[in-house]
Amino acid sequence: MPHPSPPRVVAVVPARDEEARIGSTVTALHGLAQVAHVVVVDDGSADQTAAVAEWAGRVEVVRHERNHGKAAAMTTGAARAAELAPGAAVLFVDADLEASAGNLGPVVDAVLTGSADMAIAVLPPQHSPGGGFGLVVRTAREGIARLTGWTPTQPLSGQRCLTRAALDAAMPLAAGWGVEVGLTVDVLRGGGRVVEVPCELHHRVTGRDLASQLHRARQLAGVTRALAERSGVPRAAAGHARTAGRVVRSGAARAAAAGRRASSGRLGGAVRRRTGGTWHEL
Ligand SMILES: O=c1ccn([C@@H]2O[C@H](COP(=O)(O)OP(=O)(O)O[C@H]3O[C@H](CO)[C@@H](O)[C@H](O)[C@H]3O)[C@@H](O)[C@H]2O)c(=O)[nH]1
Ligand SMILES: O=C(O)[C@H](O)COP(=O)(O)O
Repeated sequence: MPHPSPPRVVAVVPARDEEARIGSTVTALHGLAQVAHVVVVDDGSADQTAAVAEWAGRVEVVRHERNHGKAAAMTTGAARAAELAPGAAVLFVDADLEASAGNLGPVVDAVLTGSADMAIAVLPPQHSPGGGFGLVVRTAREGIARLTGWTPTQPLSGQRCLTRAALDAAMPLAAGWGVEVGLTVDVLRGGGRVVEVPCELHHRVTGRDLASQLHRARQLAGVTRALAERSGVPRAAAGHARTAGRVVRSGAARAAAAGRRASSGRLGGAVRRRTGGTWHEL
C-alpha cells in the first residue's frame, strides 16, 4: 500500500479580535491531513485571541504588539512558516471560518498536486446576506482583469494556497486590504497559474451598519491603491521572468517591488512569538 505523502502546507491565520472564532478555526485546520503547522498571527487584538488560539493546541502564535493590518499579519505568518517548514506551501485562512476551515482540502490539493501555483477558494452564497452594493468586489474584479486579462469570480477571497516560490516572488505584499488583489496580479504576471476552487466555507459577512460601510471604504482604498501601484508598470517588464523553472524578478519588477515596499509601511512595531510560555521579540 502506498504511503500517504507527508503534509506540505503551513496554514497561516491572520487574526484581529477573533477570540470567539479562532479556536474552532484552528481545530478544523488540524483536521486537514495536508497541514503540517498552524501559525496564528494575532494582529494587535484587544481580546483574548492569542490565548484562545493557544488553548486550541498545536499552534504557533505570533503576536503584533499593535495592529498592523491583514497584509502585515500575513507577511509575519509567512516568515514564520518559512522557518517551520522551509519550502512548504502556505495556506492563508481567515480566522472566522470556524469549522468550515476543514473543507479547504481541495484548495490545498490544487497546489500540492502541481495543478496551480495559487489556488483561491470560492465561497457559496452565505447564510446571511452581505450589506454592500458590490462596489469593492467589482472594482477588484475589473482591475485584475484590466491588468492581467483574467477575471476572477471572488477577487477578495483571502482563502488561498500558494507554493513557496510563488509567494516569495510576490513579496512584498500589497498593504492592508489590497493584499489579495496584489497577490493575484503579481502571481499571474509572474507566469504563475491561478485557479479558483469552489469550497464549502462560511464566514462572518460584512453587514449594513456604519462600521461595515467604513470597513468597505477601507477595502476600496486598499484595492484601489494595489491596482494603482501595479498600473504604471508595463506588462512585459512588470512581473517575474520564469527561467528554467525558477521564478526570478526582472530589474523593473524589483524596482516596482522596492517602490511598493517603501509605501507598504508593514511591520513597523514589535512582533513577538510565544514559545514555551515566553514571548520573544522578533
Ligand atoms: O487589522 C486586521 C483586520 C483583520 N484581520 C484578519 O483578517 C481576516 C479577514 O478580515 P475580515 O474582517 O473577516 O474581513 P472581510 O471583509 O470579511 O474579508 C473579506 O475581504 C477581505 C479583503 O478585503 C479578505 O481579506 C477576506 O479574506 C474576505 O473574507 C480575519 O481573519 C481578521 O481577523 C487582521 O489580521 N488584521
Ligand atoms: O461585503 C463584502 O462582500 C465586501 O465588504 C465588499 O463589499 P461590496 O463589494 O459589496 O462593496
